[in-house]
Amino acid sequence: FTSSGSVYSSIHGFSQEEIKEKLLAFPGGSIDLLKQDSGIAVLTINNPPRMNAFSGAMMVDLEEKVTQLENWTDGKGVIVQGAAQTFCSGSDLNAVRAMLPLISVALVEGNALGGGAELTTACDFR
Ligand SMILES: CC[C@H](C(=O)O)C(=O)SCCNC(=O)CCNC(=O)[C@H](O)C(C)(C)COP(=O)(O)OP(=O)(O)OC[C@H]1O[C@@H](n2cnc3c(N)ncnc32)[C@H](O)[C@@H]1OP(=O)(O)O
Repeated sequence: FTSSGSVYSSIHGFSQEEIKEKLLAFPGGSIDLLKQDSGIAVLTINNPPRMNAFSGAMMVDLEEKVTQLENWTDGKGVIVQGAAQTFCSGSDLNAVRAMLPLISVALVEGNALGGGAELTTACDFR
């Protein structure tokens, strides 16, 4: 359930545009990008009514903002923050219920370090 829609595109054969269309069916919130003269940008996850959960539209927005950052030649760093004193409550559960093709669970016993830790976060539940 990523912004690039890789799960859907690789398994279900959807194009990027089809993924985008599906994600945009779940509106709400925004990803706000402020690029400062200092070269430091602030990316704000903004959906306070849902504790800054990621709607489908916000996933599309995030991909666009990340692309903007990648092309920002004066950029040195980015701070990621949540609006309204909370960071992020994950994916919007309404969108997850409607779109998740397969639920993945990381059953972690013992250490999960570096790429291992990243793998756990790529799963839906840990
Ligand atoms: C499939 C995995 C996926 C991924 O990895 O991509 C996920 O992320 S799944 C989502 C995982 N996140 C959660 O399960 C968090 C669920 N939310 C909570 O546990 C609580 O809401 C919490 C702890 C964030 C805040 O609790 P608090 O008591 O302070 O507030 P409320 O519970 O009353 O929440 C206010 C309001 O926000 C809505 N809300 C919160 N989180 C989500 C969410 N992830 N998706 C959709 N909506 C969310 C909550 O329903 C309340 O709405 P209201 O209309 O006022 O009832």
